[in-house]
Amino acid sequence: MLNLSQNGCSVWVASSTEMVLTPTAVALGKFDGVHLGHQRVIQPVLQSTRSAQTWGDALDSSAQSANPPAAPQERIYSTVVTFRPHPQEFFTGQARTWLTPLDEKVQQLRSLGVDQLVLLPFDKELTALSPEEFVEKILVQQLRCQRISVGQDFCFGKQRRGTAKDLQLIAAKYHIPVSIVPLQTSDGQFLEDGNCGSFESLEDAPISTSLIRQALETGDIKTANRFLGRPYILIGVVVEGEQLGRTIGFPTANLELPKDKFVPRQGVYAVRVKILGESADANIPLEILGVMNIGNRPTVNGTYSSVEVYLLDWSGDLYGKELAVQLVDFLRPEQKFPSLEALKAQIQQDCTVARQILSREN
Ligand SMILES: Cc1cc2nc3c(=O)[nH]c(=O)nc-3n(C[C@H](O)[C@H](O)[C@H](O)COP(=O)(O)O)c2cc1C
Ligand SMILES: Nc1ncnc2c1ncn2[C@@H]1O[C@H](COP(=O)(O)OP(=O)(O)O)[C@@H](O)[C@H]1O
Repeated sequence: MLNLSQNGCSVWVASSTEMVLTPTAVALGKFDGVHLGHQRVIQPVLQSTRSAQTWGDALDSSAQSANPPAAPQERIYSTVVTFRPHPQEFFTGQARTWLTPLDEKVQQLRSLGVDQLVLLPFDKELTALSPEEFVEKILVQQLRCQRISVGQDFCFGKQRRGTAKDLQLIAAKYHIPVSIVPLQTSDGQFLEDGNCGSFESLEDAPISTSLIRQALETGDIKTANRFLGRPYILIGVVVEGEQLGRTIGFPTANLELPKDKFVPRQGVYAVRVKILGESADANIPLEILGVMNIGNRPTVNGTYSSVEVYLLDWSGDLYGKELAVQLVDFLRPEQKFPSLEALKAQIQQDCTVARQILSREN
């Protein structure tokens, strides 16, 4: 899978090291969510057009020249290096969901200006590499790495033995400078000592993928969005449902999400919706306000969980279209109503509350 445009405005996705564009400036990590903390780790590698020689002041002149620097005019590709499958999936054998499945991650990286995403196959061979071998074989020989950036809690190599500091020491032997980016809280404080332990409040905790997942599991959308630095999004194609919605005056676009997408708490949400691929059409607003339900629809004895959106003040055909739904706030849990009339009255009420919230958030 790849999608690099010649003008550099897309992202090259390399699923093996043979496909990698080199030389590289590498941000290393799992980067699920591409949250504010991840963005800080990626930042130092974004000056991809600068040659390694302009980073000379960061290099240790006594180091061995085993990794020749890029030629002065050679382009250096800003590269995010991550692992597939997710290391946890590899060790547990359990399929895992992602805040940002691959396509969404590529979109997020593109919006940051990253040139390339490398998916290192996380397998027996990779997990057997010592920290020193990982640096030499993968970063130096295969990626021709000129610069590295990692978060303070980064661990690598066999049994996760290598720390960020170890990486710095090993990489110095090859003249590769390593930025170690301190963990960051959502209000922009840095945790210099790498303390990942217990915190009195979410404000004091470092931003992490697992905290964002926890927030989404409890319907705390505000916290999730603050940590992400943008709204959490569900992107899916509109498929047919039971065709009941239209009979109660609330037709709902049923979304088919990527199988590995992390789905937040069941219930009703205030959302903003984009119909993808249609922004050039002057008749279609860029952003439509809406209400979304995630759940089994107990009132109509639903047997599977669905994600469905009602667009406020809108009508038209959405089947087959791709929607991006931004979560703004959680309104209430899903309930079993005694009748369709009662459900209809409640959805009406949900629309009123959503309008109030969404107009405040403007
Ligand atoms: C804003 C909103 C809130 C909803 N809340 C509930 C609910 O609390 N309980 C429930 O059983 N179904 C709820 N639903 C789902 C409806 O049951 C569903 O939209 C209806 O059955 C139509 O389904 P269809 O799209 O398959 O035709 C809600 C739908 C929307 C749009
Ligand atoms: N305001 C709206 N919000 C969502 N979908 C709408 C709206 N107006 C029309 N539609 C269309 O109606 C369809 C949903 O109607 P519905 O009766 O709920 O059928 P289904 O069960 O197939 O989703 C949507 O997929 C879309 O094509």
